[in-house]
This record gives sequence, C-alpha cells and structure tokens, in this order.
Amino acid sequence: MLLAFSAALSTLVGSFYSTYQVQKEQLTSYTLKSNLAYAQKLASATDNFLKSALQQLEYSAKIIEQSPSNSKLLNDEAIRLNHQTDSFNSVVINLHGVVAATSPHFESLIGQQIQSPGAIEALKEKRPLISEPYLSAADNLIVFISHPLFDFEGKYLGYIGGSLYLKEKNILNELLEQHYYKGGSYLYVVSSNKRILYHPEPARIGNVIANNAVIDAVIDGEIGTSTVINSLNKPMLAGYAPITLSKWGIVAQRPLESTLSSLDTLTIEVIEQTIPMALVTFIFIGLFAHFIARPLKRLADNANTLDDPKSLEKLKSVKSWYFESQKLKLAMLREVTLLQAQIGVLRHDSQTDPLTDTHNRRSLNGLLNQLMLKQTPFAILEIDIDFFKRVNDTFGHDKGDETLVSLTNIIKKLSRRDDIVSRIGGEEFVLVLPNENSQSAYKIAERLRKTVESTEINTIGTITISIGIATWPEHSTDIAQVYKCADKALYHAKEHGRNRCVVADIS
Ligand SMILES: Nc1nc2c(ncn2[C@@H]2O[C@H](COP(=O)(O)OP(=O)(O)OP(=O)(O)O)[C@@H](O)[C@H]2O)c(=O)[nH]1
Repeated sequence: MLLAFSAALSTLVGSFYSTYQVQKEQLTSYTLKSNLAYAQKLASATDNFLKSALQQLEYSAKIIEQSPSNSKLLNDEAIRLNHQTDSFNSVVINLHGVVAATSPHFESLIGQQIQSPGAIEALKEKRPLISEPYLSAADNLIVFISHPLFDFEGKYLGYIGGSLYLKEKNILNELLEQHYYKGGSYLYVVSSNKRILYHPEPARIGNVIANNAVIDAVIDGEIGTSTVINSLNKPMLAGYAPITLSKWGIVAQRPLESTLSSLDTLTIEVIEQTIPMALVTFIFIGLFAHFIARPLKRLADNANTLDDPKSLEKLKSVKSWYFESQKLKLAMLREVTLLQAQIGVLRHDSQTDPLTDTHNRRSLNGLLNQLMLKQTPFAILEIDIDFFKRVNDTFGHDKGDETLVSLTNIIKKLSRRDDIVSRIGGEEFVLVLPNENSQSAYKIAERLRKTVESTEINTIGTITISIGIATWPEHSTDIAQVYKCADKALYHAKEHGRNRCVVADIS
C-alpha cells in the first residue's frame, strides 16, 4: 500500500512540478520575447521622432539661412517650430554665439551667450546634434537637439535648437507613455552616459544607473533579453534595444513575480481540481492494496499455526481471488494435509502398541487423566496371560505374538465403544471400563476370562488369563494407587491358582 501510495504521490507531484517548470519556462521566454519586441518597437518610434525633430530643425535652418539678419523671421520661426509641432519644450536660435530668438520668448536672454553643455557642444561641433542630458540654468533636465546654420558661402552662423525638458511633459514621454501597459510592466530610456531619460516614476529621471548589465549592453548598441535584478532587488524579465540615432537605449521589463503570478494561480486551481480525483485514486489504491494483501496476510497468519488441526479449515476459508494467492493457498493446503497426516501417524504411533494396535501406556495415562478430569468413575482390569512363557518356549516367539494379538481381538470384541483397551507390558493388558464399579467390572472380567478360556487359538490351543480389578475413585483417588491395587489383586489371582478374577480390597 505504501509503495502504491508513494508511487502515485510522486507521479502526481512530479507531473505538477514538471508542468509548472515547462509553463514557467514558456511564460518567461514569451515575456522576454514580447518585452524585446516592445523595446524594439519603441526604439524605432523614438528614432523616428528624433529623425523628424532633426528634419524640422533642418527645415527651419534653411528658412533662417536665407535671411539671418531678419529678427522678425527668427522670432516667427522659433515660435512656429515650438508651437506648430509640439516636438520641443523650447526653441532657441543662436547667431554668432549669442541668442537671437527664443520660444517661449525670454527677452533677458536675447543677445546673451548660453553656457549650457548643449549650446557649447552645438557651437563646437557645428553639425546636427542630439546632446547628452544635462541640467539647465533653470534646473530643467534637458536634451538639446540642434542643427547648424550656415550662410550662402558656407560660413558657420550658429544653430537652431530645440530642448526636451525630460522632467516635464514632453513629446518623448507622451510617446513612451502611450505604450505603457499594466501588469507590472514598464519601460525606461537611458542615455549613452547611463542617465535615465524616461521612467514611469518621474523622480528617477536624471538618475545615473551603474552596474546594470542590461544598460551596459543596450548603450553598446546590443539588442537582446535578460533576467536582471532591479534597483529594488527584484528579478525582472527585460528586453532591450538601442536608439541608433542618439545612442540611447530602451529597456522594457516586467517583474518575474507578476509574470509568474498567473501561473501560480493556475497551478493552485489545477491542484484544487485534482485533489478530489487524487483522493478517489488514493482510496481506490488503498482498497485495492487491501484486497490484494488480505489473502496474503491470512495465509501468512496461518503459516505460523500449520500444526493446528483447525488450520486446514482456516486455509480453505481464505478467499484467494487472484492467481498467485490461489497458487499459494493450494500449495499450503497440500503441505498442511501432508503435515497433518504425518502428525496423525506420529501421534498414532506414539500412542499405540504396534503389535496389537491398542493404546500403549502413555496413551492410556492420557485417557485416564481425561476421565478423572471429567470426574467419570472407571474400573481398571489388569489382564495377564497365565504361563505365557511356556507358549513362547513351546511354540516360539512368533506364535507368542500371534497369541497376544488373538487375546487382543477377544478383549476388543467383548469391549464397548467407550472401553479403553491397552497393552502396557509384554503380556500385560489393561482394560478400562468407564462408569463401572467393582461388582459390574468383576462380572465383565469374568465373562472375558471365560471367553478366553474357551476360545481355541490356532496351533496353540487355549490359554487362560488372570485379572486384577480396582476402581477409581472407589479404591483410591490417586491413579497410581489404583494401579497398585489392581497389581495386588492380579498378584493375588496368580497366587491363588491363576485363571481367575480378583477385585482388590478396599483399604
Ligand atoms: N511372544 C512374546 N512374548 C513376550 C512378549 N513380551 C513378553 N513376552 C514373554 O512373556 C513371558 C512372561 O513370562 P513370565 O513373566 O515369567 O510369566 P508367565 O510365564 O506368563 O507366568 P505367570 O504370569 O506367572 O502366569 C516371558 O517369557 C516373555 O519373554 C512379546 O511381545 N511377545
């Protein structure tokens, strides 16, 4: 039963475990792939936005390059660029190293030099640029996108640039938030110097993240998936893709825990639904194991008591309903029958005189004990052949044996069913007569004596016997004393001429 239970249980647990593992792997792989696809899609969308922002700046640059000294044109173009497209939080036109126009308009800035990293880099590089994020004088975290301005002769005039205020509402986070979805998933954008440009938690924008393998990979231009531990020490399933134009990186990720929570719920549901069936199976196993074990147990119980006379009946009553137990039962039945037959023979041999097939002394004593236990009174007739030695001497030992057998037959013939015939010595017999007193026993002894006297035995002729009689409990309640009394009476009979019956005196 234990084996069947443990096999069923381990199969059940094993199948739950392997199903869980396979589904976990599938779910993890699916989430990683979808995060990758999501990161790639947004990287491409951000790339497109940056391209379009640069194109807008290029277009404005071309307009400004036609009349860079027209301050109204410069103002109009700055306002148009800022308001028409929503691509930038602010626009600035820089000519000859100083601010020529801004939108929103800041009068105080006009004619000023700007020392922000974006402005310095634009003036220095003289080419289309997307800056690294930096903090402006007004404490805005800014990404500055700029396009150079050249005159007809190709002489560098300055730049037109648009700013994205990363911590404020801007087109980039509007673009990214559109795709933000629930279930614990989120994405963030990092610059090439590992600064967060976009994050669903605004407080984290501007933070620099070091020691993050995913960020290292994505700013190196790699595309891929990875399981990472985030800043809150939670395992995350991340997909990442670079934004080629700006060398930024987009990471889309989902907590492993929330990815697997649906699987956990599903597994619990499956377990709950399996429990009733499993219980039925276990009950079935239990019952089946019980029915298989029962005949074996009963056969095993009987194996210890095969010498019990009832074991044959007990074995027969075992319901051996399957082949092996049936075979075992038949084998045991065969053995028990054989064993008990042998025990019977041994018991008979140990209790029987082999020559006359009557009880021997051991058996006689047992039977007398039983009579005494049952308080059944009885008489003992001690029978001895007169001058038996002469028979042996005259006719030989074999004929002597035949004489003993003939006398036994006579005694048996005259005995009743309950009488006990036994040979306790060479030519000494004891006949026990239950429920007889001295008088009736004497009459029976006399009848026996006379019958023997008158019976012709082949070759030998006739013999005579002497009989000593004593009774229990009349002569004594001690069986040994009763024997002694019968002995004495027999001796008396022999002494007084043999061929006679004598009842012992009651002392
Ligand atoms: N054939 C045969 N003889 C036996 C057996 N057992 C004892 N005897 C003989 O029985 C005889 C008994 O002789 P005794 O005890 O002298 O007595 P008895 O000759 O019968 O004379 P009383 O008993 O005095 O009348 C002996 O000769 C024994 O050898 C037996 O199993 N077979």
